[in-house]
Amino acid sequence: MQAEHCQVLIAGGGPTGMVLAYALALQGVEVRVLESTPRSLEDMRASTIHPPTLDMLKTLGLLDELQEIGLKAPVYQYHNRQTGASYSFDLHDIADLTEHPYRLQCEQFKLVRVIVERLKAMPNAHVEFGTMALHFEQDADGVTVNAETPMAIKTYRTDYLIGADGANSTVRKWLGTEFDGFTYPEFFLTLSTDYPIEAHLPWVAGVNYVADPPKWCVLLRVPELWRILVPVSGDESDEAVTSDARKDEVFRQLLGPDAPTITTKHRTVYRVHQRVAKTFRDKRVLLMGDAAHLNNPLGGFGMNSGIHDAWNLKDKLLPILLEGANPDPLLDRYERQRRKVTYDFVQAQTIANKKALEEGLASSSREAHFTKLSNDRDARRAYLLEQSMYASLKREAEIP
Ligand SMILES: O=C(O)CCc1cccc(O)c1
Repeated sequence: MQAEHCQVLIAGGGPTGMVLAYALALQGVEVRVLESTPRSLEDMRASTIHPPTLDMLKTLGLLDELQEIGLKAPVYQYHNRQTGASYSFDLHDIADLTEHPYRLQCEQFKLVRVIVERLKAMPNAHVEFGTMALHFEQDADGVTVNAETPMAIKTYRTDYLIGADGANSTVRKWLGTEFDGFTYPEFFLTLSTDYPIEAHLPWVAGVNYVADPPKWCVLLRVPELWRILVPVSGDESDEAVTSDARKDEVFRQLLGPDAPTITTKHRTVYRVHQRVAKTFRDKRVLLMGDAAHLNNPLGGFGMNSGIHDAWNLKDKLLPILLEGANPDPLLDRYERQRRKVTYDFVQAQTIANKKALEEGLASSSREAHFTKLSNDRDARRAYLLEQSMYASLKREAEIP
């Protein structure tokens, strides 16, 4: 039987893979997405869409629908639980530089579902759930991909294979590229609740980084829920970390010793890595998103940087596929640009964000830094451009 052919086959149907699929499909490219899970799962992963990513989603015609289901969060703040000091940053301070001076809080599975519905209506796009890319072989003319479904092994033929298959990427493993970096010894616990936490915390904003040395937490509003992130010891069992006793301890840390008993909707514990693949490209096979790089979630850069990979890659693939442009210079530039930005910006910034919370705002240099940002408009705007990820895209465009 002849293998089914498409121009671009994307292994992995998370937000990164889906954004690339939709961006290419809108231009008439034949795309196929293989996603191993049986449907898009309602999980507690990334939930922040930064302003430049909103610009991209607007170009794709997705923004109005997302704004209906997401929550606008223009303000984020750093709060010191020990002194009560808060430092607020409002994205309206860069409103002259962006159409979207806010983070849109919208869980990644909702973005994925919106795109899947659009792709289903397009004759040149196919999304296959319950199908996992297992192995590939490339030659001068294309890539042959073998995938596993619950019933069979299927074979596909494609001009380009994109590994957007997450942290444990099978595509990356077959490429044999190193995944350099490190894994933090502690685990991260996330809880979510529909309890009105804001009633207890008069200082709270939509996004809150709370330092309480040696502890810290992040408190984030998403539609109908608060999400709380805390570090936990990597030596404890998952059962201990997700127990009621630990949950009550987290809320006591946040709300004080008289905290009521709060019920949670989700409890998830996960390992956190800072890693970057040594190469993002091997001829006709390219990596993006978590398959190419991992970082801690502080600042909400993971999903956004994956979507920025997708945006960059679609700009390289379209002239190749539609106009017959020479692939090598374009695809090598994708790797150069996105790897450099990943190291210099996403890795550096997320490592710094975690350190800042661990050290606490009470550290004199941190306090002085936030005071300067509060009083100096230019410094504050530069900081907001970094944290909103516009600075990383500006840097990317400068890389030849
Ligand atoms: O910094 C951010 O925007 C996200 C931090 C966060 C908060 C709650 C849960 C989670 O997984 C990450």
